[in-house]
Amino acid sequence: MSTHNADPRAELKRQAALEAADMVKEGMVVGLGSGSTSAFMIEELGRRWADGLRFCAIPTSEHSAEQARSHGIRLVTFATHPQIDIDIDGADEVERGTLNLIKGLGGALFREKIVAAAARKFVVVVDDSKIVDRLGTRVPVPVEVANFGWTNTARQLEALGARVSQRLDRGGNVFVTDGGNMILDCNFGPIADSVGLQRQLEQIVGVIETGLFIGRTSEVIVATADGLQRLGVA
Ligand SMILES: O=C[C@H](O)[C@H](O)[C@H](O)COP(=O)(O)O
Repeated sequence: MSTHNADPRAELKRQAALEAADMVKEGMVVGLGSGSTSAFMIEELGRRWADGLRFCAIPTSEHSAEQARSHGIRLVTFATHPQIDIDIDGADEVERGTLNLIKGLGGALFREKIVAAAARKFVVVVDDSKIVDRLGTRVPVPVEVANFGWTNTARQLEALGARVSQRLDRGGNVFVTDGGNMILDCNFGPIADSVGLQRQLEQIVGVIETGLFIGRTSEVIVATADGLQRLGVA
């Protein structure tokens, strides 16, 4: 059965994901990202598992864990596998040149950052619509915050210049992360100094983690209508 997608954007995501899945080798510890692009990668790894490739994986969300389990992929934890050989994940924005990222529009940013931080190689898979000159151009910075006192946390985020909205789920209820927290989407507009902003955000009591991924990317696989490109840090 052909898995070619009618949706051209989804097809590009699938191509980037397949290219990255090729980097998973026998015996590796693999970080499984979250989101629609990562889902293509997990599906492909499931296919390779069925063909006999053996590796183990740490998922970045309950959703990815469930998908991996459905293929029989062996899931492990940091307790037994503290270091990940390769983590493959999507992104919402990739900054040209620095390869810094915004992640978390799907709500998985906290676990995603823990997994990326434990990885020897962090490979990002995107279609070319995600590449920007400045982070914050197309999407807000998702910030995971503690439920307790969140309105005060939101005020401090506003004081840094953000337009803040509390994330809701499709049913209009407050979105709850896998960790039981909420997400405040912070629109700063194009961010001139993402390193400085991350530092300021980390200092706010109540902020658990942000969707700014600074200096973590090893490589980006970008799918374009003209084929695949691989970007390394400039
Ligand atoms: O929380 C979600 C993750 O950071 C995703 O990796 C990110 O939102 C990209 O998702 P997608 O591949 O669906 O565009």
